[in-house]
Amino acid sequence: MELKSLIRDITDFPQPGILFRDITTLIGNPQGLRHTIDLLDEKCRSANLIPDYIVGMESRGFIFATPLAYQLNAGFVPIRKPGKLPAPVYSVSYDLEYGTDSLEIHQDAIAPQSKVLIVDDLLATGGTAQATVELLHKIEAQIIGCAFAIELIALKGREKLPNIPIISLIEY
Ligand SMILES: O=P(O)(O)OC[C@H]1O[C@H](OP(=O)(O)OP(=O)(O)O)[C@H](O)[C@@H]1O
Ligand SMILES: Nc1ncnc2[nH]cnc12
Repeated sequence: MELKSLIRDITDFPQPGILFRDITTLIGNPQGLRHTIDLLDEKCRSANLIPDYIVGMESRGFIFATPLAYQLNAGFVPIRKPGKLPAPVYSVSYDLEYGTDSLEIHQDAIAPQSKVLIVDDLLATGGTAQATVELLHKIEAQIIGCAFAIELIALKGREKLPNIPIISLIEY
């Protein structure tokens, strides 16, 4: 199955000059959703990326992170936008392709030194993933890798994630 054919391109969203890769058409397709999760599962297993926890970034990251955690028998830990998590948090600000934002994690989300895999729908500039790495350092997690459904190669997000194994399924 050609996953790329299920992703819709929207020009000038959310602002002029951005070519938005819309996953709603991928995840709305039953075979597309299943095949994406199955492929992430297979690639993680063959790279020996078997985590204790998967962290997923709000909101599109949740869509892929939770079923992958289920498949890999890992816990799911949400990384959320500010003011959403109820217990004490660590917080980090970051830049992304179209603006700035902050992300938060519960301070007690994992036991220190647990193996963690970062999962998001898309790697662009890497700002979101880099902020997540910073949050995971604060809670003393052992980061074993990152997995993305989509990677925008020209934006060089990988350069912000040195020495971290990275899996992606669809490249632009
Ligand atoms: O590599 P980067 O340049 O950081 O960009 C990638 C991030 O941008 C999008 O999230 P967005 O902040 O738009 O939020 P959403 O998931 O709530 O739509 C996407 O889901 C990634 O998390
Ligand atoms: N071009 C893009 N398309 C979809 N999501 C994004 N997140 C950051 N850049 C994006």
